Amino acid sequence: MGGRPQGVVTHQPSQQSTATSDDWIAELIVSLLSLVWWMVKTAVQLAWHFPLVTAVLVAAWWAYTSDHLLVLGIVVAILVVALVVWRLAWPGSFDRLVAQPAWRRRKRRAIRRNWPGLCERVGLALAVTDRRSGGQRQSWTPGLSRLRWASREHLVLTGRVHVVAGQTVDDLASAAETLGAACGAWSCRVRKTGPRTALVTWLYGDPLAQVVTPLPIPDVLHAAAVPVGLREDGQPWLLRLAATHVLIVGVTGAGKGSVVWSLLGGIAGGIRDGLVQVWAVDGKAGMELQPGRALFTRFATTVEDGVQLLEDAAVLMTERAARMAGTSRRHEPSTREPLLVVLVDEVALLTAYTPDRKLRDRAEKALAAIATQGRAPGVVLVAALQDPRKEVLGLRNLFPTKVAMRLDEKSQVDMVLGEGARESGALCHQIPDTSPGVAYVKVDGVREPVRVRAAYYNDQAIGELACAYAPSRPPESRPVFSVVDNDAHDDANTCGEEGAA
Ligand SMILES: Nc1ncnc2c1ncn2[C@@H]1O[C@H](COP(=O)(O)OP(=O)(O)OP(=O)(O)O)[C@@H](O)[C@H]1O
Repeated sequence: MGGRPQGVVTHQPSQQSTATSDDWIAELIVSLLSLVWWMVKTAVQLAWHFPLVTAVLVAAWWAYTSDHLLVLGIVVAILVVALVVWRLAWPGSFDRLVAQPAWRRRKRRAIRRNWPGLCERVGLALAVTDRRSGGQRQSWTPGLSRLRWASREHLVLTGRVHVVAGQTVDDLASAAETLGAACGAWSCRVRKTGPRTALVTWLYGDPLAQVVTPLPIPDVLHAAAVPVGLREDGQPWLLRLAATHVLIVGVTGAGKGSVVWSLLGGIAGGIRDGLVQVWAVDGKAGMELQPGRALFTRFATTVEDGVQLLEDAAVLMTERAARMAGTSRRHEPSTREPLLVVLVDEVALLTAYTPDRKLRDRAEKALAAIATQGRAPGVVLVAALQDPRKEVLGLRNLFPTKVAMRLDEKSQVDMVLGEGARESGALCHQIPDTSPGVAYVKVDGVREPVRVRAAYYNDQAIGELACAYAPSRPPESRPVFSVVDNDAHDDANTCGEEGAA
């Protein structure tokens, strides 16, 4: 078994003494040595676990034996006064340097020490009858190791848990909420790392409670891990853009725009260097995406133009796939064959809300073609949507990466992220409207949804991004397939002049 046996109910049978009356002295010596060994071991353990108390006791002993009790009293008094003054005059630094480290240490030690009992209380103990030891009932609990603060700043504690034989990581996951509450955390997550192991994360603070400022823009394109915001464990939220499609769903005001701008910020270096082209469709007459127009190689602001843009992207995709056939199965972005990001804001305007049925059919056909065949030739769809119902976007299951922001109803969570997502902790319907930009991300092939918050680009930040990262290559050196929108270049040039001014 992987864990440790706890709480043996019956007593161990007493050892039959084989000693004769002749060797009782030897037995006494052995017992005395064991006692000394136990005392030394306990003293070392106590000193290790309670260094401050040990230091005070040693100092008191030294003062008592060397007749320096008064000196010790004065030193202690000075220390206490200094701490009180520090606490009152500079509470911030006292909290950061004294109170919080002490609290973290206590919390970690308490969980480690009480782990078997905690497991018993939250139903993670497994009672087993051991036939070899005469039918004793033994209680086994999962093993806990590598318990450490993953982020001191955001109060994120992680530990590796090894479930016992007879349990699964799912058993652990279903006890996550109770385990979190039992440990005093406001949230607890379980991520499977092996057949019987999981990484358990306790959150004692919420790094997503604050607005996330735009992250540093990578100079070099890394489409497999685009920095978009922050995860709830305090780590950067890196979104894969290569060989995937991304669907962003949320009610109005949920902050879909911040995911889009953060994504554009994360690939801005690639856009500037000509390794990425963004073809954008904003069916709301350009109201949402207009401020970033200089970043887009093509920009459609009407449904008709949007549908045309999607069809052109589908043609490009087919041509590129034909060129790649037999030579390469994975697209590598280059200036001749850039990664093409087809960005559609409010995709339902093209698929469901358009009264013209022919346009609707054309849009759906082009979207379906890109969604099913675009990944390998480097044509990536990023679509934002308010209403996740199937009649609005029947293709939603073709997006391997889903970002679900605030939703109206709990039934919509599984609709967007896939079956079981709500049970796994994706509570999109509970995201408060005071936390725009917060979302749960589910990537196909990864079981657990992750809670994240996109960085927030205000209008000024968007303007600066568009000016600084507009594609710099002159139109004549662009790849043959690009249909360059001259207006976009005029904007880029204007940005350049403004930037220089
Ligand atoms: N990541 C974020 N952090 C903080 N505030 C945000 C964030 N994202 C958005 N906001 C705030 O929420 C408001 C609404 O955001 P946004 O327009 O992006 O929502 P939306 O989901 O795109 O809505 P709609 O579908 O109506 O366009 C913004 O004006 C901004 O004030």
